[in-house]
Formats: sequence, structure tokens, C-alpha cells
Amino acid sequence: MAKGTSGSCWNRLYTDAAIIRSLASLDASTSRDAIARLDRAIIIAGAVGQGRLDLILSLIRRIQTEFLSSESLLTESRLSSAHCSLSPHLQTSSHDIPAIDPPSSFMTFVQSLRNRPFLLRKYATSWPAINEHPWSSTAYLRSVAGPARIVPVEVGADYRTDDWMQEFMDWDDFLSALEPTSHSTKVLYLAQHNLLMQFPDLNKDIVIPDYVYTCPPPPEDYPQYKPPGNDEQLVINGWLGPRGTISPAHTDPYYNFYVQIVGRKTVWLAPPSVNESMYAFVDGMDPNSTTKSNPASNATSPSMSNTSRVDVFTNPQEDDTTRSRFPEFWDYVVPEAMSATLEPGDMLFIPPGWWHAMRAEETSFSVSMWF
Ligand SMILES: O=C(O)CCC(=O)C(=O)O
Ligand SMILES: [Fe+2]
Repeated sequence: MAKGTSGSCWNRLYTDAAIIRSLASLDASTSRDAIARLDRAIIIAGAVGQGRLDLILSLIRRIQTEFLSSESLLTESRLSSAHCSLSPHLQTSSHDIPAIDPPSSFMTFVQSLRNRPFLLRKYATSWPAINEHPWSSTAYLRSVAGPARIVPVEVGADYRTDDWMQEFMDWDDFLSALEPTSHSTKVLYLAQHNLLMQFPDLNKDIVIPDYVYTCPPPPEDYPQYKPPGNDEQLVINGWLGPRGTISPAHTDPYYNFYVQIVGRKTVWLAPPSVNESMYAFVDGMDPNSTTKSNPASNATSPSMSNTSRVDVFTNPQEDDTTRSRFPEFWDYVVPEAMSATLEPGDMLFIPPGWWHAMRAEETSFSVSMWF
């Protein structure tokens, strides 16, 4: 779900303070802390300010070379570990997401295709992220970062539950926890994070599709659409986690090209016209309440007001309360909803305002491009 942006003067102050503090009394014993502080300036404050991101990245490299170059990064493992090859059938959707041939022109995309989701199967199979520099290789993912880097991680399978939290974690430890040999019992999800800004070598492994630069007008059913507010009007996020990580059904206000790089992921979609039957969270609401809510009205908690309380990955045969708790969902949403399981190389298009939920069928790495 799209996060808000916070005041840029504080972000600049945070960034500059992090740079100064990491250089003060820098030696071998403080080098890891210094790198973590610089990473937090990227992650929390977006490393704002003229030339600050490049400065921070080159400082991190210098500190790694000076103090941590002896640390081995060579541990190799493949992330993807197929558990089953069958695509799960969702009880909560009635249609397949249409798989089409690539639009014949940008005009076709902007004029007629931008209003509904579609799937371009195998669109990205020739990307370096799938071939020359496979993002399924933990040795490669370690090498683009170098030692002592930290990343933001969600702990817990689903952000609607009480035991869910976010924390910073060592990138190496996070990758180790994803490896098939790991004994980690926690569900860790690196979600909605601009990993390509933090590890810019990854940028050369993807090919941003030109559709994101076509400045499409608002779709017919979402007139309030505006592109992201950054200079490029484009936000790229990475999503990396083990089998079972779930993003519950929610809406974002942007167009989205979503590319599956490693593993398989099941996607569920429903149009903005079903908003009233999605049982979105409303500020102050008891999460177990079954009251229907309109996500556009009187919601004061922006972070959850566009998130549904319905578990769209439920199986009504196993959970017999779901039909009685959310009757309108079953009556009005399920007939409109569509789903698909994405394979590496598949690219999905989601228009703004569409409800979407994702579940990783195995260790999964995806990239979203909001525009
Ligand atoms: O991959 C996921 O878990 C969620 C992706 C998503 O919500 C998005 O791309 O907007
Ligand atoms: Fe989303």
C-alpha cells in the first residue's frame, strides 16, 4: 500500500546528520554501525539532497573496502525452491486475469488497455535479473550489496495481525533465512522497499518498460488518479520473501507494472466498483467486526483504510465463518474478481484503485513499478 511522504526538510536533516555522524570517529570497531546509519538515511529519509545518495553509496563502499573487505560474500544458494507445480485455484475469484500479446503501440495501451488488468506472460524472461545476474542467486544478491548492509523487513505473515512488526535486519542474515537450508521459523518479508536505490547495481538487471513513461490519463473508474509525486513520477519497489507471505487485498492510487522475477506468486484482483463490499478497515474499528464500510468515507487511518478485512486466500470449505462474516464479498466481489499465478518473467498490469492481494507460492522476488 502506498506510504505517505514526510517533510523533506527533516529528511534532509536526517540524511546530513547520518553522514556526519557516520564519519565522526570512524574506525574498524564502528564501521558496521556507520554503514547501518548510512543505510537508514537511504531507507528512512530517502537520502534526499543534491548528490546525497551518490555520496552515501560511495562512503559505504569506502568503509567496506577499508574495514570489511576480508568478509566473505561467496556463500551460494538458490532461492527458488518449487514446492508444487500446480497453480492453486482460488475459491474467491471467478475469472482468469487475461493474458494478452504485448500492446501493438503505446497509443493502444493508453487509449484502450489502461482501464483493465492484463498479463504479459514471459515479458521479462530475457532480463539479466533472470539470466546473466539471476536474482535467485544469494551470492549475487550479497555481492551487489557488500558486507554489513541492513534492509527493512516485515516480521509476520500478514500486516493485519497483532504479531506483525517491522524491523531492520542484516541483508546477509535475511538472505540466509530465505535459503532452503534455513531453520528460520519467522516469516520475514522485505516488502515495498526501494531496493534498487539502495543497491543500484540491480538497476542494470531490469529493463523498465516504456509504458511507464506514457503519462496515461486517469482510468474511467478512478478519476482521482495522479502519478507519484517524485521527479520521475515513478516508484520502483522490490518484494522479496518466503513461501506463504501475503499482502492482503488493498488498493493503491497508481498504475502498476508488476514483474515476477523469482518463484511463483498468486495474484487476486477486483475492480474499484466493488469498494463497498470489500469490508475495508476504518479507524478505530474492532478488526473482528463484520460491519460493512466504505473505504472512501470517514477513515482516519490512511495506512489501513484501503485494506480489506477479508482473507481472499481463504477456502470456505475450511473456514465456514467467512461467508457469514462477509456476505457481500461473496455475493458481489467474487463474481467480479480475477486471479492468476505469476511465473518468473511474467508482467502484470494493475490500474489504479483496483483491489489486489498477493501470496507467494514459494520463495519469491518481484518488482513493482508505480507510475
Ligand atoms: O507483492 C506483494 O506482496 C504486494 C505488491 C503490491 O501490493 C503492489 O505492487 O502494489
Ligand atoms: Fe499494492
